Amino acid sequence: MHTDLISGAGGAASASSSVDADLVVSLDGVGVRRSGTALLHDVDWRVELDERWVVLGPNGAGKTTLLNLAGGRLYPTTGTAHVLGERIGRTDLNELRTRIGLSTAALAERVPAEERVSDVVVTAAWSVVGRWREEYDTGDERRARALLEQLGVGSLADRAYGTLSEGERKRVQIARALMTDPELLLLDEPAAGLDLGGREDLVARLAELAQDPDAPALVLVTHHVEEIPPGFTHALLLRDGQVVAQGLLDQTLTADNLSKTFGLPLTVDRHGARFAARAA
Ligand SMILES: Nc1ncnc2c1ncn2[C@@H]1O[C@H](COP(=O)(O)OP(=O)(O)OP(=O)(O)O)[C@@H](O)[C@H]1O
Repeated sequence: MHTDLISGAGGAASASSSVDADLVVSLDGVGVRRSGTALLHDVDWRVELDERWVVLGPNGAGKTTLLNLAGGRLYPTTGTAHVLGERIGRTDLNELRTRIGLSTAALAERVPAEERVSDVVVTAAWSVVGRWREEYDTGDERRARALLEQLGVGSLADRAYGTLSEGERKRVQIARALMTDPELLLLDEPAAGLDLGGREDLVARLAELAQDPDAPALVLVTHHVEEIPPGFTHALLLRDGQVVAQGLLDQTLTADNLSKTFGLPLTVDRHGARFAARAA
């Protein structure tokens, strides 16, 4: 979770490439190295507009690194990365980030405890955390409150963020990630720390989002197949920074692939549109 992130000011002037407009993320032979270690190695990955991806893998597999790359927060060390048609390293990342909704633990930790919940959401329009001197119009305020309602936490809009439970915070973070009406929504372990009811509620809300044809392309990182919402279409399995398998969810989420990914014999069961895994 502690990869050095790049600031938005870097990069040359915006230069759109000739990449297919339907390709939201396009990675070719991407590697990320830090302190002599490969966090990601030779990753090829394509995400299209109407796809909903789940990224699975054990602790330290490189999932957050992959999400930070797709979120324009990180440069590849090797290979090429295009996000929303822009090449990372050759575009204004501040501009690109306004088109991407990103929810990670690292971003959540930067929210001041005293921040009003509706401000946590509305400040996404400015890619900042912590309301400062910015002026927001009433349209922004209305949208922030509507998103909080949609996520089931509308009644908390005027509370201080620091007073919320973990489950409530997760929903606020997703509302924030949706604030700019992004073309790509990246969620890093949104169900971590939730109780069973909270998890099931979140899975149902993400399933709704996944089935909405107007929703952005979705990428959800998780450790648990039980957290995959119905409506998700594709899976990418990572281990030690390398792709073990990727493709259509049904074809990729096999006992064999999952066992290789987590390094122990596993069985996978399907119950309707949900999955469950356990040691074989
Ligand atoms: N700046 C850095 N320097 C060296 N190693 C790093 C750096 N940032 C991350 N790593 C390492 O890279 C590996 C991948 O980290 P990453 O956070 O992407 O994994 P992850 O799959 O999201 O893990 P988790 O499920 O535990 O959150 C980890 O072993 C981590 O310790």
